[in-house]
Amino acid sequence: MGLPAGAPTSLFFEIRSTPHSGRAVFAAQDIPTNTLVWRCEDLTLDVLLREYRREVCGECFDYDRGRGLRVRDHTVGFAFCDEECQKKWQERVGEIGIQAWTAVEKLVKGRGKEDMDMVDADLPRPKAKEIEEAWKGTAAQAELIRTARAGEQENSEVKITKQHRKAKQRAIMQPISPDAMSFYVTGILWKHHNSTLWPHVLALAADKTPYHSTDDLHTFTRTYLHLLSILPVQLLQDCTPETLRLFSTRDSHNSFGIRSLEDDGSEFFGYGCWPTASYFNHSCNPSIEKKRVGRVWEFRTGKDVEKGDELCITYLSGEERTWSRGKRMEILLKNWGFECACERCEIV
Ligand SMILES: C[S@@+](CC[C@H](N)C(=O)[O-])C[C@H]1O[C@@H](n2cnc3c(N)ncnc32)[C@H](O)[C@@H]1O
Repeated sequence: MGLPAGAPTSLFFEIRSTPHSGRAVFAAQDIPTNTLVWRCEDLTLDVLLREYRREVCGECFDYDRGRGLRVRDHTVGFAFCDEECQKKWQERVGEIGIQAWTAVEKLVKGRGKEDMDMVDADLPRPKAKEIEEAWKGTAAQAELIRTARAGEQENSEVKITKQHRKAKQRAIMQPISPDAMSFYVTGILWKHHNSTLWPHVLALAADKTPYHSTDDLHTFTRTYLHLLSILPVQLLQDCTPETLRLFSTRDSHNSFGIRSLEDDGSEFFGYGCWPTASYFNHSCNPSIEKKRVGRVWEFRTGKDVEKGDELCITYLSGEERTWSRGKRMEILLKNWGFECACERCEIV
């Protein structure tokens, strides 16, 4: 197998295909316990849930048991541990990013509380045809909004009419979802600043039906039209159904939760996708322990590993790890879409 774009490389392991669980990481040598085998800094898409924005640093995700952070930037809607984190964030997102987050914050603040964010209910997931139609349904309005945005630019020769302005206004008036907006904005900005690394995201395993429900799907299509109406025009070339749909198909089964570090991860702040971390399969008896240090994940052996062994992490939370095989299978299928083929589950 040729190595997928952006797959991790190390003397400790290699990436190979498996018969039942896609690509996986295998030890290329004997590795003693507690060895750091991988460190990944390649955060691409992430969501820091809006309800945690005052308590969790927008740069390093530091959290101090719910205490409000010292540095708050009301214009962009993020808080930081200190000026250094704020500066790092500003440098990373760039001037265009500051403009984008300012536009999002202005829209969200102007709307008061509209709790449109994702609900984890057991509803049927939209199938490919429904997804296709929902996105197709945005095309005519999107076209009008793009023209409206082009016409608004200084010295533009594009003629805009009432119809264009109305299409934009109608989009803005639709219910908003701040967390879906954040998800897309981090992805669009990441792609804008790292276009050569885009194949790394494309190479990830795709979930063709990533939306949790019909409402969830429509939240994302509405959010597309919101962003088309408010983002700086330089970002609109990456604000397309094609790109936004790819964010969801790649994020779905490849994201890690961003949780508090000190209390066994009981606070869930959001989630993010680190492509090089996405090659580790799950095992209910994992050999690798992962730990978040700021924006970085570290992967260490949790036991001695022999050359040729698969290096797996667990996708289960603390309590779930103690569940019976049947219950573990059920939750992995629901949240990750696979029937667990790990050695602990195979031996019944
Ligand atoms: C984060 S990706 C891991 C890398 C993936 N195997 C690949 O080829 O890119 C998660 C996906 O890998 C597969 N997978 C991971 N652990 C598995 C397991 N224990 N049994 C079966 N499939 C598994 C599932 O398809 C899951 O949705």
